Amino acid sequence: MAPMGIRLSPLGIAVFCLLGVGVIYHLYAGVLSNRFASFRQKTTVDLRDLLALSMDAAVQGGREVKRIREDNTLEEKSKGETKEGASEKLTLGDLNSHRKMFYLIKNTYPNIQVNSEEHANAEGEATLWTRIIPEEILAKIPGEKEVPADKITVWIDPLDATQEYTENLRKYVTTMVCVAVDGSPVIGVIHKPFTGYTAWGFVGEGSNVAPRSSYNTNSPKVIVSRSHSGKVKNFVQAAFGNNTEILPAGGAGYKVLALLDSTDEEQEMADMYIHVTYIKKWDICAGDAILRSLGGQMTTLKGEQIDYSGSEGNTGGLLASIKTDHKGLVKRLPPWE
Ligand SMILES: Nc1ncnc2c1ncn2[C@@H]1O[C@H](COP(=O)(O)O)[C@@H](OP(=O)(O)O)[C@H]1O
Ligand SMILES: [Mg+2]
Ligand SMILES: [Mg+2]
Ligand SMILES: [Mg+2]
Repeated sequence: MAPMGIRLSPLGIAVFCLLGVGVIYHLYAGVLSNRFASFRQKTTVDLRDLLALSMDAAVQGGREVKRIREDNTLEEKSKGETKEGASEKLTLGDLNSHRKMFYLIKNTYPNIQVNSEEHANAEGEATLWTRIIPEEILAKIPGEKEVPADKITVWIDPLDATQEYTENLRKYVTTMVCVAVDGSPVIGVIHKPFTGYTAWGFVGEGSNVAPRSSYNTNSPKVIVSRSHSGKVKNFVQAAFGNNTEILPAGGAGYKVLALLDSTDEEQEMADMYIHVTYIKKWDICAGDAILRSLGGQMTTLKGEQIDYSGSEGNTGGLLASIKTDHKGLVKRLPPWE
C-alpha cells in the first residue's frame, strides 16, 4: 500500500514509462537522425562533386592572384631558400589565394586531408561551395563516384610560378588542385588566372583537354624550369644530343599544359617535360592526374610512379610525356642519382 491510500499497479508504471520514452524519443529523434546523417555524409565523398569544387577553388584563388598583381600589392617576401640556394618567394597573391582555396574545400569537406603549399589563418573566409556542377562536367561524367573520405588527399598550389609572378611574367602563372585516392592522382585542375583558361582531367572519366596529334621523340623539344633548373641542360643533352631544343619556362602547371593541345593564348608547346631538382607534390600532382586521364605519364627520372600521400617532397626528378613510349624515354636518360 502506497502513502495516502494510492496503490501503484505494475501495469500503470509500465504504461507511464513507455509514455516517457515516447516523449523523449519524439524530442530527440530529429537531433539524432541529423547527427547520423552528417556522420554518414562525412564518411564518403563524391569525386564528381570534388572535381567541381576543385575547379571553383582554382578559379576563386585565381581571382585573388590576378587582383593582387593588377593592384601591384604583392608584398613580396622570402620563405627561405631551396636546397639549391634559390629564394623561395611568397607574395600576398600566394596567401590570399591559399585562403580562398583551402577554406572553400575545408569548409565543404572538413574531414578530408588538404595539403597546401601555403599556411594562413581563416580571417573572413566563411565561404561555402555553391554545390553547382558545371554542365561540361555533367555531360562527361553522368554518375556519382563515391569514395571513402579517409582515402583522399587533396594537394593545392595557390600560385604556381611565384618567381615569375614577381617578375610580372603572367603567362606562366597557374592555380592548381589535385585529388589523390590512396596516393594515386585521380583528379587534376590547372587554372590560368590571367586568361581564365582551365584544364581538368579525371582518370577513367574524362577531361576537357586532349593530347596533340603527334610528338617528336627522336629530336624532341624539352621544356624545363627557368628558375630551378639545376643541371637540366647537361642532363637533357646527354639523353637526346647536344642539339636538343631546350625551352626554359616557369611553373610546373604551365609546363604540363605545354604537352597538350591547349587552346590557351600564349601557351608554348613541347614534346616532353624534364625536371632534375627537388620538387613538391602540390607542384606536380594536378599535372600528373591530367596527363594520366589522357593516357600520358609523369614519373621520376627512373620511371617510378609518384605516391601522392604522406610527405610533400619528390626527390627523384620528373619526366612527363604523352602519346610516346615513356619507358623507352626513361631508358635513354643518363643514370640518375
Ligand atoms: N628545387 C626546388 N625546390 C623547391 N621547389 C621547387 C624546386 N624546383 C621547382 N620548385 C617549385 O616548383 C614549381 C615550378 O618550378 P619552376 O617554375 O622552376 O619549374 C615552383 O612552385 P611555386 O612557384 O608554387 O613555389 C617552384 O617553387
Ligand atoms: Mg612557392
Ligand atoms: Mg608550385
Ligand atoms: Mg606555389
